[in-house]
Amino acid sequence: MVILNKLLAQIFIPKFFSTMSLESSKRVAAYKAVDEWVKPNTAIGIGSGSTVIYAVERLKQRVVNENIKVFCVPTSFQARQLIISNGLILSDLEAHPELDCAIDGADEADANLTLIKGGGGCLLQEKVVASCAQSLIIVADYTKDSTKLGQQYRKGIPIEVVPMAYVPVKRKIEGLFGGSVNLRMSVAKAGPCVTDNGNFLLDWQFPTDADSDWAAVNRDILMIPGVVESGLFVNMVRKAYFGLADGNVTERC
Ligand SMILES: O=C(CO)[C@H](O)[C@H](O)COP(=O)(O)O
Repeated sequence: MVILNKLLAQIFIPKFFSTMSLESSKRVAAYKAVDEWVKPNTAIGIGSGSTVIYAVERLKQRVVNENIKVFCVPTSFQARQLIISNGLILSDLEAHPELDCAIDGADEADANLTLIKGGGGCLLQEKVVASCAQSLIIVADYTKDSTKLGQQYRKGIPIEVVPMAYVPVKRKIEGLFGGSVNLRMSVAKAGPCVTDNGNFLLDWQFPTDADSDWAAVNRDILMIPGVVESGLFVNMVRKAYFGLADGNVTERC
């Protein structure tokens, strides 16, 4: 019994602390970004994912403590719910087509701050909102900070497609660039994952030896009929904050 307890402790205690430090690294990055970039009486984009939850937490604290007004434009159903449940002002691109900044997460960033986004399936609205922002600010934990894409994030580059085109798009991407393309399946429902926009998602596992010109790859992918948007964000980021396990934050621009 004692041996079993020790064994269980050896397995679960390190896992518990690494999960805690990952969460706290997300929080420090998000808090710093919100403190440095959100100005009173502006409209901002609210990204999607688990790190953005901490950004919204900090935003709410600032709105209450400083009694400021910030109009929040969501990038997904999740972001919309976050804004509403935190009592923030919900807006949209009709009312606010120009945003001061957008604060969003990322699945991976390379040395040039080219991003893979869309791990949570929200890339289309994220890219539209980011394109309307003067500054796209990325908040992430240290596991997203890479030199090359694919170094740490192994699920591939998400690509949103019109449902009827998913097979031809898959074949064209594999033919043009190599690697393999998979239709993303739902976890809690039988069948494919359907985006907030009613589309399907492909995940392209690109050849890792490729020294890629991601701007060109992104342009070529977007030219394929049926592709709605890609999860490659090239030359869009103003600044990225990567939280570290020790509570510090690495900043890159
Ligand atoms: O692109 C995204 C959702 O489509 C997210 O920003 C990305 O997946 C990062 O999420 P997290 O903060 O949970 O790591």
